[in-house]
Amino acid sequence: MSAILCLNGPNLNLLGQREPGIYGQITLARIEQRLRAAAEPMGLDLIFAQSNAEHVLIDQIHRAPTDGVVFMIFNPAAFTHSSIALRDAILAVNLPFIEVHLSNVHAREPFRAQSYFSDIAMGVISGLGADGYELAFIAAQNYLRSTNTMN
Ligand SMILES: O=C(O)[C@@H]1C=C(O)[C@@H](O)[C@H](O)C1
Repeated sequence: MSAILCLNGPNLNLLGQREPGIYGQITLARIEQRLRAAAEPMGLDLIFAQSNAEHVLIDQIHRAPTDGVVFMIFNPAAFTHSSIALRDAILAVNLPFIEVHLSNVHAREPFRAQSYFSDIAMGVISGLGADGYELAFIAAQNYLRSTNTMN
């Protein structure tokens, strides 16, 4: 069964309590629940992961081909603005992905507008909160259908 990987970077484990005025009050566990509910009727497996460690995220991306992952929804969090290593991991496994940010990174500190991922992403969703994950999931489904990648 084809899988979609939803991968989340540092501090997103604190969603719901972390700066709710910026990141909202929804927890990462609730976002996962909503994506699993969307994936189930599609016959898609969902791998949902979060780590505060760059190498753990890299290893998860390296495993994508072995795990049957055909698309990634990726919130690199603060690594968005710093991690060439994560960029290279995605390029190494040639994994299509959508970059997601809960906040509007272009309406915040200037450094948050810099992304090491946007130019290699299928698209970027930023500022729509948790809805951004579900919108990315819809786009992923359409991409997989259009490329006949869904088993
Ligand atoms: O909005 C988000 O999801 C991103 C999440 C973070 O943790 C920040 O470091 C990014 O700058 C923005």
